[in-house]
Amino acid sequence: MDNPFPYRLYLVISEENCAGRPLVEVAESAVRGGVDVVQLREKNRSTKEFLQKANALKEVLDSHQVPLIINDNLEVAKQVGAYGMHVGNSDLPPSEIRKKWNTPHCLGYSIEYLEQLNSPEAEVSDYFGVSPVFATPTKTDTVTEWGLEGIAKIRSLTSKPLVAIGSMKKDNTFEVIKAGADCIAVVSAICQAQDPQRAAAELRNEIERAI
Ligand SMILES: Cc1ncc(COP(=O)(O)OP(=O)(O)O)c(N)n1
Ligand SMILES: Cc1ncsc1CCOP(=O)(O)O
Ligand SMILES: [Mg+2]
Repeated sequence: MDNPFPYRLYLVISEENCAGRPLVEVAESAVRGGVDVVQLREKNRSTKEFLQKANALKEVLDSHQVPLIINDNLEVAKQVGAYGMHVGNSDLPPSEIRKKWNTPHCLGYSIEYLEQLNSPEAEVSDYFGVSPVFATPTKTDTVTEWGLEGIAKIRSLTSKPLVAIGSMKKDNTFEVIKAGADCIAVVSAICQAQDPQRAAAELRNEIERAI
């Protein structure tokens, strides 16, 4: 796979974060605003429910040629024919996913400790989630709040694409990209916005201004 992660604005979405609106509508608005990759992250659903949502989301994303990444669940990723998966330290390791999912797929891996960068799991991953850059109520079971210094440190240790996640918003996007991130991943800044298309467009403008 040639450069499997050339993306800049990454929506991480679940129904429960969409303020009562249908997930697929929020995702499509966000794509119209400039999101170029989407991760479906359903933490409290059965595989069957997760798969139903993934199928509905994939249909819409396909019509915009936007790739779908599945959080944590290899079965769902395989069955929906996802572009890739994102996993962290408590999940099926990337090396196991590579063995169980044959054709090349894009794999993202969360970095919570610097030591992970030298691991076999990092070696087989296509991009790293710098997780979290700033503390966030959306995910509280985190280890290191990396901050701008953390992004710069990780940037100095790897050439793989870095995805900044955790309280990313319009006001901090410029400095986070300047610190060394390649891509911004957001939940609340788009899913909770009154106008997800506009919120995505504003984030995208900040990214373009910084690169
Ligand atoms: C782009 C991106 N980066 C980091 C994460 C966090 O993944 P993980 O550590 O596995 O935590 P959960 O999302 O599974 O709660 C992510 N999902 N996406
Ligand atoms: C899934 C995830 N992984 C690290 S922080 C986070 C949540 C980011 O949510 P928000 O953009 O609302 O801060
Ligand atoms: Mg996970």
